[in-house]
Amino acid sequence: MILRASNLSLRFGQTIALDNAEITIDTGEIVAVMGPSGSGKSTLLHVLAGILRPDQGMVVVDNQRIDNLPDGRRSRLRLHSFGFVLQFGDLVPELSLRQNVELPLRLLDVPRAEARTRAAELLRHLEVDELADRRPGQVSGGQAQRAAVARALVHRPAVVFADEPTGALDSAAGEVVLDALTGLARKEGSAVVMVTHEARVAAYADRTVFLRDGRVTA
Ligand SMILES: Nc1ncnc2c1ncn2[C@@H]1O[C@H](COP(=O)(O)OP(=O)(O)OP(=O)(O)O)[C@@H](O)[C@H]1O
Repeated sequence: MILRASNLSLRFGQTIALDNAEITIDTGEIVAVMGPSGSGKSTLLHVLAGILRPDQGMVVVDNQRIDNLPDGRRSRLRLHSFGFVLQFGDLVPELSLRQNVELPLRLLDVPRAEARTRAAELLRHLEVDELADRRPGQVSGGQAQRAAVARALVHRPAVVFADEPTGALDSAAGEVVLDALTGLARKEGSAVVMVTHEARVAAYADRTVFLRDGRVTA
């Protein structure tokens, strides 16, 4: 088991976003999180990823409790152990696709030549190597999202968190991105926690959990 969260509760003012939510993720497992709008999906993802602190409950990643770590150590753990794919626009617009994919490795102090080789390998695997010197604004949404997948997995994170990773794409481009995300995660042994409201996206997962009013119902 790579991640275990129990008794998670979080309020925003009067709104109960999470209400005793629980989830466990096995090493390398791909899990879809579904539920109605406002059910707490994004909030759960942010708490599991150590971006938001829960009011109650705990999050354990790789046998280490992360919800009560000081901010600096949580940031470091996020950089080292997690990757992120958001709906769109989370690549750095001023950097080329190649530089975006190298970025996590450079932040982790991987030597430049090694970072370059590893980034090139993933860009080639995801068939965007010919676009590697373009900036995100100079490629299609689907191509940018494939580079985002490469960036999320380049440092072989324990868990990749994806929030509506195909929400901004048409269905054909979305399928290419989902094949890329789930295929590469399986190859690298990373777990994936993927928020979606589309059953078609959840079909790529090993398992689906449903949220309702901030509780995991199945
Ligand atoms: N920063 C915030 N401040 C106040 N309320 C918030 C905040 N973030 C989320 N909420 C509220 O918490 C609840 C859960 O929101 P969340 O974004 O997790 O739902 P969701 O299931 O991801 O929704 P959607 O499918 O529409 O993206 C909602 O009622 C939302 O309005």
